[in-house]
Amino acid sequence: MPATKIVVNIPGEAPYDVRIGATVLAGLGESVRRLEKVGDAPHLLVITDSNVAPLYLDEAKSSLKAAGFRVSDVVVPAGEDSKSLAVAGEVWSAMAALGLTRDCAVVALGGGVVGDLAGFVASTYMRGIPFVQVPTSLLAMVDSSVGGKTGVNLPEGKNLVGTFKQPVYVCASTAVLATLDAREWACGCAEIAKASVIDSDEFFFWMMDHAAALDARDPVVVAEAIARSVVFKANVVAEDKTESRGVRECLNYGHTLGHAVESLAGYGTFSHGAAVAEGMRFAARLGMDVVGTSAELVEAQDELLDALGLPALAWSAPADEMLAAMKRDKKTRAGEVRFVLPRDIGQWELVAVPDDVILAHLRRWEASKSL
Ligand SMILES: NC(=O)c1ccc[n+]([C@@H]2O[C@H](COP(=O)([O-])OP(=O)(O)OC[C@H]3O[C@@H](n4cnc5c(N)ncnc54)[C@H](O)[C@@H]3O)[C@@H](O)[C@H]2O)c1
Ligand SMILES: O=C(O)C(=O)C[C@@H](O)[C@H](O)[C@H](O)COP(=O)(O)O
Ligand SMILES: [Zn+2]
Repeated sequence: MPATKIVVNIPGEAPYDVRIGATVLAGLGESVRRLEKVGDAPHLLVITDSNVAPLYLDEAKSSLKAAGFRVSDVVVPAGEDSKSLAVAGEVWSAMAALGLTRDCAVVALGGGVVGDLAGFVASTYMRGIPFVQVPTSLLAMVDSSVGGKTGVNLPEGKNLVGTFKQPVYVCASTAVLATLDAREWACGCAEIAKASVIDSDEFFFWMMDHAAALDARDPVVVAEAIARSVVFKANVVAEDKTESRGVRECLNYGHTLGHAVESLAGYGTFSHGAAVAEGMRFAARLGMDVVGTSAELVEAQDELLDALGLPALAWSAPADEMLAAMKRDKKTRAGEVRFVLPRDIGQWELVAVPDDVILAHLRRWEASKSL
């Protein structure tokens, strides 16, 4: 299968390519060498994690070195806990100790945790140096490597500290997905399902038709799912780069409850995608009361999530604690939690929902877990 190239063209930013294919990692060095801003960098820093390093760090570094770059690496512990200010501090110090200057660049080799962390340190070190995304998880390929949200978590909530910084290139090697386990596969599928509900009937029904093939990792279907998700996300971000025009919030469907689940259960207890899928189930049910979401949508979405290995979670926290965690969501304004709610497939609204309505749904949600 030939590689696919998608150009992400965001007003006010340099356009960048997303290359998707089985052999693109071998060409990483040459691709980076051809980049206007980074091609002459005297030193590259690859940031990766302890699971990905033994699998793909050598291949990535060899390709970069063969293209003439001096390359160093930093390996952080695998897992959501590495998306922290403490780990960012260690990486900043390593960058300074290596003598990285403003003409150097960062390469993020890993899942969304590495991508968000590496993007954050790249955007803040010396007030910003360029970075390349080499996503290795399905989630990172379909969502986090594109669009420029970077950041770390605080104990109080997910992604509460971060920046917007677009990568200069995204190299998505579908070959590396072979080593991803079932939990992480399903995690990536959740963000594709999210995109499909928000985007259109066409994407959603394509997902319904291809859920089994995606779950079975059919290479043609996987490549198409990644490309569809990237095109969808790139178009949204092009309209609203900094989430300030009431458009980009749609990418947060399922995340209001999802982020509260992740922080209250303890980071890493559930994958990000599993928490988002739970949040989509919750938001669609809330939508029935608030924006007239149909029972058919709720059922079809449940069916899709089930088929993708994303069952409802057997976990809950007290409704008042969930509401308090949700209030720290970035969509909150004047103390009101705003939810992305699907009126229909492809039609969504960002709605400030009164606390008593949220609490009533959270109590129902909590009770459903003890049945
Ligand atoms: N910036 C954004 O727009 C955005 C979008 C979606 C999610 N996110 C963030 O991304 C994070 C979740 O990303 P994730 O699901 O990739 O988690 P992750 O980065 O923790 O990766 C999941 C696990 O898979 C391992 N792994 C990654 N690639 C592998 C491979 N090819 N083979 C074997 N193991 C591999 C990792 O080491 C880790 O253990 C969350 O922090 C979430 O908030 C950010
Ligand atoms: O890119 C975006 O915009 C998204 O919201 C994508 C989400 O899937 C992602 O999880 C993002 O990190 C959430 O951002 P946040 O601003 O709610 O922290
Ligand atoms: Zn997400």
